Amino acid sequence: MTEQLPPVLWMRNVDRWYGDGSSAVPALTDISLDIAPSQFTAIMGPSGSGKSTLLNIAAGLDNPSKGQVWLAGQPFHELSDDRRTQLRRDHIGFIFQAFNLVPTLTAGENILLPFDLAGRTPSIEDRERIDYLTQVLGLKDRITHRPAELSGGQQQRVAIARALAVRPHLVIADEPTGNLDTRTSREVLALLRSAAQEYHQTILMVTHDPVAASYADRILVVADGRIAGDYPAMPATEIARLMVNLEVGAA
Ligand SMILES: Nc1ncnc2c1ncn2[C@@H]1O[C@H](COP(=O)(O)OP(=O)(O)OP(=O)(O)O)[C@@H](O)[C@H]1O
Repeated sequence: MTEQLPPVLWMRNVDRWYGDGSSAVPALTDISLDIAPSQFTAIMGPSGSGKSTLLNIAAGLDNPSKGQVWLAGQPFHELSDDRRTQLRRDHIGFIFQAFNLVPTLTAGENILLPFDLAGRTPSIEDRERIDYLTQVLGLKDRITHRPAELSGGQQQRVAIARALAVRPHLVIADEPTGNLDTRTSREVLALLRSAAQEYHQTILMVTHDPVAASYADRILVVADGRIAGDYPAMPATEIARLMVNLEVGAA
């Protein structure tokens, strides 16, 4: 019998609406979700369907209007801001479009920042992992540069190295390959997949790209703020067909 590990992320009957009364806009409606350890999940859906809202709530960056969100067995929805920040710091690595790199730090210092924040000195194994990541991500000769001296794609790669170096339980990625060329995109997606398979990290990734989603072992489709589909791994061509059908159905 396979052991059932408790979910890393657990959401129950989550609603999120903006505004009040008759002018309230529902962004998410009745979302219930279990994300298992080591699972690589892609979240897809049309523009405005609620993907970013879902990611922000999963990361404890936003509050549900109703319902429960548990991360690593802790009730995110009930915690103080300080406890949430600590929970995020201990468990989540972020790869967001806005990169959130510290402008005064070099690329190398930005990658080491999560260790500093956790008050942890990188071990030999951590150093080897950072070396490997900077090598694969083509950052070796950019390590002493500050973000302003890097291209958008290079900044994104620094953010990816930073999120993976400390090996957080959960990696939350919003269009992680959005600024990257095809070859680098494939490298990043392979890195995410190996983070799940070899390092047992859990990956939650929003993407519009069927090729990116084909690296995942679960595909969640969000439409009109609801989970409209929950699928196992699929080839990119099938995912593309699914998305076209969804958009045609909604038109
Ligand atoms: N701060 C806000 N105030 C009011 N409405 C908002 C706000 N943020 C999001 N919304 C609305 O919530 C819905 C979901 O938005 P969300 O950004 O989650 O969609 P998305 O699927 O990530 O879109 P995209 O793929 O275009 O990034 C949209 O109708 C959006 O207009």
